[in-house]
Amino acid sequence: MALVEINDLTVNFYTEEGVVRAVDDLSYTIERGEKFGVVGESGAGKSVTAMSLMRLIEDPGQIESGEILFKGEDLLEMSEERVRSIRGNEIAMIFQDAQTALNPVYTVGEQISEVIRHHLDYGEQEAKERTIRLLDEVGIPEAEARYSDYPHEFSGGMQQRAVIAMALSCDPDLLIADEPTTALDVTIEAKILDQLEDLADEFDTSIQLITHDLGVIAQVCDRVMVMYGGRPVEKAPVEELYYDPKHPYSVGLMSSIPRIGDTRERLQTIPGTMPDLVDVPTGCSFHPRCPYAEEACTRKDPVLVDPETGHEASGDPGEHAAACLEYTDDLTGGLDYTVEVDGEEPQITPGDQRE
Ligand SMILES: Nc1ncnc2c1ncn2[C@@H]1O[C@H](COP(=O)(O)OP(=O)(O)OP(=O)(O)O)[C@@H](O)[C@H]1O
Repeated sequence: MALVEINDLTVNFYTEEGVVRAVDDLSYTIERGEKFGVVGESGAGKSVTAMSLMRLIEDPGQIESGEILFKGEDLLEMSEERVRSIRGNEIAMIFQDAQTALNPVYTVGEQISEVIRHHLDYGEQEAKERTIRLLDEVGIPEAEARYSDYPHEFSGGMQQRAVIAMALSCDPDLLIADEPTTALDVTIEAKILDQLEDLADEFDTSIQLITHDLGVIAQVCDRVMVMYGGRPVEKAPVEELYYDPKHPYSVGLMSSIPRIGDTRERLQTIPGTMPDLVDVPTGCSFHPRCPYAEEACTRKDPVLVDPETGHEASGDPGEHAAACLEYTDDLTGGLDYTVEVDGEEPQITPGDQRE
């Protein structure tokens, strides 16, 4: 049994402008111990997906339909009390902004100890010892002395490490990390991601890592789901997506990963913006921005298929699935891009830019 199995999840927000379909008939699984990445630009529905999984969608949002199975039990059917005991205990969450997770009036150590005492029923001394060990493990030097520091005495990177320690303190089965390192500089980001990965392995914790940066996913995750307009457009093992992306949107995201030694002044980004989810384009919702779009793309709604066979696929572990009409033989011109691997870094060149 998968740790998490989401089936046909649809989430709407009822706004003055109309009904925003933030998540549209979404399905995916996360296995035990797996590091699962969710990537897409702002507005793709990544955070709403995560909040649904914690059952934290609030007015004007509503989970319309679907199942969220956690260890086989549907979270959407559980009592509020049961969900509350799962949150923070079996499923923990960390956000981009460490400051919102840390209370400024208590010391960092006290806050983590309190979580441990509350969830694991530890005594005061035991909880303190576990906290110091955790602070040490997430890379906080002189953890014992720093136990009594207040959050403002920590740097941004240290605060985020403390938040990771707090999230892992109860040994959760699943850690949802929403842009956990976006606010940090790149060298600190890389170190913290490394530690997150090591700790997840050590604690045997699954991760759902949400980011707009495929480079971050490539560093940490085993498998990835690319989201666009509230839907998955590609699901694949990370290596396959990185070296052999199949959906034009994934190709666009790949081209906008910052590379060391990149001399371009600005990152190449995908022209255009995410559609207004009140009024999603017909056919493939990416077609207005897709360099390969044809007439069929304005009409036909692509489903996830195995790009090799064109047969419907879920993109569950071991499968590669992409939702593009190219793979159901509906395109005449095809997708024209090449991926070249230079060292470890794949470089993507659209057909019209090749020399
Ligand atoms: N409280 C809300 N009220 C109205 N619409 C909302 C609300 N929360 C989210 N949405 C809408 O849901 C859609 C998906 O948002 P979501 O935050 O999941 O995107 P995201 O991919 O996580 O982007 P970001 O990286 O900016 O967080 C967006 O169109 C957003 O406007």
